[in-house]
Amino acid sequence: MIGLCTDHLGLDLDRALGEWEGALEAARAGLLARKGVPGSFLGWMDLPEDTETLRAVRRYREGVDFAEDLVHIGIGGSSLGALALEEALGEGRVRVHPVDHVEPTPLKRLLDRLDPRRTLVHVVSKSGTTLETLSAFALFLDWLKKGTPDWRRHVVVTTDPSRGPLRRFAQEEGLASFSIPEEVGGRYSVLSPVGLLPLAFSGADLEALLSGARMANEVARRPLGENLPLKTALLQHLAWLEGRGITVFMAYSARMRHVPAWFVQLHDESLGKRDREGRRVGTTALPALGPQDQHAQVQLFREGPLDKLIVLALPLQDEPLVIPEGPGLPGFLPGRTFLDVLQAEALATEEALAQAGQRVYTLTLDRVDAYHLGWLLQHLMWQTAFLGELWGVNAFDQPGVELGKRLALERLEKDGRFQ
Ligand SMILES: O=P(O)(O)OC[C@H]1O[C@](O)(CO)[C@@H](O)[C@@H]1O
Repeated sequence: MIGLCTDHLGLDLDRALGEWEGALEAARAGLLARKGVPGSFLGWMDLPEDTETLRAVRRYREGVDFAEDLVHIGIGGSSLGALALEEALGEGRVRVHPVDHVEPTPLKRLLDRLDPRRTLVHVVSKSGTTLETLSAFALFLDWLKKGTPDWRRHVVVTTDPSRGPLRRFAQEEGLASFSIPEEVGGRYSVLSPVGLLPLAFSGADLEALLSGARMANEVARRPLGENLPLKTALLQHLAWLEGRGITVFMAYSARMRHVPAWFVQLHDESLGKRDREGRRVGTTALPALGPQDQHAQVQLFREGPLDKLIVLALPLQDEPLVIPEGPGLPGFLPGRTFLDVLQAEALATEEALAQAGQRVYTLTLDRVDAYHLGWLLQHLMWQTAFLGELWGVNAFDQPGVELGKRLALERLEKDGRFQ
């Protein structure tokens, strides 16, 4: 299960829940009342139930026998979740290479390393118009066409069900394709084929992933006292009211190393915007990794500004890997497990940060596996959606990114080079 530990929070959560009950219930009711209303972008709630798409992804995977490498081209919501899950759950049956950039040298190096006859290119874009994605796709398409006569079998497209240039291209060329449902926005799409397809190739347990997410859906509908996302949304909300403008997501798991980056997009792009009265709202999500950031960011977290809510994500079980005798190791360490060390460090960090005056709580996962990651990611989507209601913003649009996109295109139309 996923648990919440507030031992060092420094405030009485039960009491706070009592005080905020009305606002939290209104947030949930307001959100759920829009379910099914076109344009409300709540389709992510239904993705864990979509077993038909799961079957289609599996069928497709079984039909592709040549793939030793999969290039996943996409950016933002079309990449971060897939990458986070692949890092945590992928078994490496097919090697997955994320391409979420337009930097020439790594693009060239990747092309030089791969064999087009053994490569599947998965291009992902909800809009089908994203500059970085389409540029990289053009490059890989050209490479496939030169390197393999049946290039069409080597491309799979995931995009809007009916609109956009990528959908048109897939139809015109008769390419294999999957849909990101119309009512699912990019950063809420990880449990659609955006994340499922690469994981099917690398060999993760997709059924367990969706089953964990279904548990998150169930918990989100429970009464307040048992409702994890309403509780964590409240903790985020209270920190914001206290003037804590930064919310750190610190995963104590190397396998979960890319989950904080996925959370950053989810939180920042959903919640950093103008509210209905035109006020600027939002907190800044900051990614962190334990224990590595104990040797980097924790100094700042302890002695820098008291402007943070710090959330640790900690696995409770793992392989019983024991520390052997070794040169220079203190006598109490050999015989303890690596998990002992990881947990001792996380709990010590939690306590040290609380003593410094930061707000801190821990999300515990029984294990880092498909079930718990499905639950965690879907939980964080619920938390974000509830916060959107509490802060009076639309958590499902991103008007603030449009100007930069337009200016980049205008520059490219003229020249584009830095002068
Ligand atoms: O899936 P698309 O349409 O290529 O968009 C990629 C990303 O770009 C944004 O639209 C803006 O950054 C994100 O919301 C989205 O995840």
